Amino acid sequence: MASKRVRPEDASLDKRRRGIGAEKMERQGGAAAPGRHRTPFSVVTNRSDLNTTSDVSEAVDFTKEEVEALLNEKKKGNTYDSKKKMEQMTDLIKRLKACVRWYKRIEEGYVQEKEKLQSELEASEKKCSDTVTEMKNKIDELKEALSDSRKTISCLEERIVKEESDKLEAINSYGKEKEARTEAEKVRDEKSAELEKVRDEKSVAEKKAISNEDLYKRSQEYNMSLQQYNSRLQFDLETVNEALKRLETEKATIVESLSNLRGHNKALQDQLVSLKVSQDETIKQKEILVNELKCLREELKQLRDDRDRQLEQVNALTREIARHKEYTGKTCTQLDALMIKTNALEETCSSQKDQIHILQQQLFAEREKLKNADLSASDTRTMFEEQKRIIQGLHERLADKEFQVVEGEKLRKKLHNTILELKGNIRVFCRVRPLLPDDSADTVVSFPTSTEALGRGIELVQSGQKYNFTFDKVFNHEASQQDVFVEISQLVQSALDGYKVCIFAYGQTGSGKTYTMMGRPDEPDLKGLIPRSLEQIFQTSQSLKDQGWKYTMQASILEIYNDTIRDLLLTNRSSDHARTENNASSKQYTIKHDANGNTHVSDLTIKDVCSADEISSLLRQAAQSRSVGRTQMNEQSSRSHFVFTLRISGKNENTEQQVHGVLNLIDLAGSERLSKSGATGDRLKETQAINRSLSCLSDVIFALGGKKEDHVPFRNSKLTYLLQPCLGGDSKTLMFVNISPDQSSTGESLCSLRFAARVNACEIGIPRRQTHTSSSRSSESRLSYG
Ligand SMILES: Nc1ncnc2c1ncn2[C@@H]1O[C@H](COP(=O)(O)OP(=O)(O)OP(=O)(O)O)[C@@H](O)[C@H]1O
Repeated sequence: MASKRVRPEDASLDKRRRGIGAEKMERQGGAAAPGRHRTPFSVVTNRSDLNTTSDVSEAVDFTKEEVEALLNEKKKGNTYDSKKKMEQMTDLIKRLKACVRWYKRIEEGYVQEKEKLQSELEASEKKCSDTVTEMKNKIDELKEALSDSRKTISCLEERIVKEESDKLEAINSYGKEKEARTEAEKVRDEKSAELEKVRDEKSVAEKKAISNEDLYKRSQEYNMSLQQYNSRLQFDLETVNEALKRLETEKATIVESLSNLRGHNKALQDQLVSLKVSQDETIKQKEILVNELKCLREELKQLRDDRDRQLEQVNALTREIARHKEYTGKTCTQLDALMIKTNALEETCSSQKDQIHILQQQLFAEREKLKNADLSASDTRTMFEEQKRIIQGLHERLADKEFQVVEGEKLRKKLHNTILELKGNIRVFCRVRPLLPDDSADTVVSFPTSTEALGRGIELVQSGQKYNFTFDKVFNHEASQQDVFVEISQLVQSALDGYKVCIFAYGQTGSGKTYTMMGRPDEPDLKGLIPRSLEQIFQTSQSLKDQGWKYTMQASILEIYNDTIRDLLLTNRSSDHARTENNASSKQYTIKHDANGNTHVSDLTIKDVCSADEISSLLRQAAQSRSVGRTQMNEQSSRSHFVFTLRISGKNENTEQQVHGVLNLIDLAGSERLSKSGATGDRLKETQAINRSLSCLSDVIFALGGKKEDHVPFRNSKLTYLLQPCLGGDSKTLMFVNISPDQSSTGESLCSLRFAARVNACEIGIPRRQTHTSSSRSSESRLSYG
């Protein structure tokens, strides 16, 4: 049985008939059976042959359907003829064997194909890995090449930069060389012109030399002829001389026969005369010729000199020409070199021109950018101008508002003064000191922040109960000495305007009265109101000098200790103090008030003062003399009322106006509960006296203010009596109530605040200014609190 090649039109049908394996093998291009060429379309033909007489040893291809048919054939065999059955079975077995062989063949083919594919795959993988390695190598190479390229780029960039600088240099040198070349050309032209001129001169000189030589020759010839002529003349002269001699000898012979020969003699004499004449003429001619010869010789000499000079000139010019020729040669070589250089430079230039062109394009682009930037800058400028205008407007508005604020402040002050006028002359400021290290950490004081109470209200808590107070001003623990002084500076100023001003500090011991009034005078930031006020008074009095004001000031400082006045400016104070201790022998200072409300204390030291420094030393003296002691509440407790009084008299020389002001600055002794102070003996007496005088003060104030009683008990204590004009009269009074914020002082603080609140509610009087002119005395009412 043989397989045959089918026609292409049978291919699809044939493909369907072949199995999947064959199709796959066909796709893979593999042979269906090894050792034999098998076409992809080889099929089993002549099925009947296959069924009966097929040669099973021959290779046969099967399709899937044929294999299935072959396998099913066994089931169909239902003949009873055993021989036939046998034959059929043998045939079937044969075909099955052929089929098995076919399978084996296919399998072998598959295996071979697989191996081939495996080897191909391996080869491909190897190829692939080779390719990968190659790729990697290539990548590395490329990377290297890239880094090389980068390096080359950077080198090239460097070279470009260098080239640029070289170019600039070359341009510069080209420019310079161009200039040098033009210069050299100029020089060359000049030299050529000069050479031409020299050549002309040379030819002229040569011509002149030739003519001079001719002249010289001619002169020599002439000279020769003259010499010949001269020698001829000399020869003639000699012959004439000989003839003369001969004639003279003849004359002698003739003279001897003179008488005989007189006629002959005369003729001979005539002849002699004529010969003499001709001899003279000849001599003259000879002289002329000699002179002429001399002139000619000189001329000749001059000509020779001229010729020599000309020759020298010619030589010099020849040398010059040679030099010029040399120089021109050199210049030419230089010129050639320059030309070569110029050509090279021109080449560089042309290449650089391209670069310049590129750069120019870049420049153009940059300029465009710049233009755009300019435009945006001008926009920004316009915006800026706009903003400036807006800011200007805002500034103007701000200035307007500030002006309004100032005006408002003025109005506020005016209203405030009006309120004060309605209210009376006493104002109360409250100051709370910070907690001290010895204080308990809890504070019982707080400050309301509501608009109406801000800076004016204080709250104190006692046993869970809150007490609110309002004063003209409340300074919290953070307020500095300067902050406090700012608020009273206008009041201090009033003393210079002719008011009686009284500022006193009231409060429990250790609450900060002395700190507020005196502070630490040697430390600029911690100075209290007294040093600051006095400094201001002196400064202002100085500045008022320009307006014609002249001030004189007198200071006195006293203390009231145990209801006794003590002069703190007394120089020999120890005796005074001793006397005070021993009441019986103490000096009695009496207080008197005159009709103008001025207070006088008899025997009190009054010092004229001209400067703040003088007052400072007085204050230092007084502070040393003041009675202080240690209490449980304060290490350095003031045990007396300290009263500083400054009487101010001012006179305006322009207006004749006079003012008399008084500034009382008082640091009261601290109030203290006897139970709390733990004082005994003298300290107890002190404390009792302090408390009594303070209670007298409150009595007076309440009598003046609240109760409107007819009798005001000023005389109940030295303190109230001393302060009578300030409290009851027409002065401006300010009371500081000092508060300790710690819990242990709550009771005292509450008492102080209550007292201050009552003082604040008092209407005591209207401040009056004490002014008068020399003709009339007057008091004007004016309020000028800050
Ligand atoms: N505002 C303040 N800031 C800082 N320290 C203060 C302030 N007020 C008071 N002190 C300190 O508190 C202490 C007591 O103050 P100060 O001596 O002024 O009290 P005082 O009321 O005068 O007492 P006394 O009535 O006993 O003389 C001092 O050590 C003082 O330095």
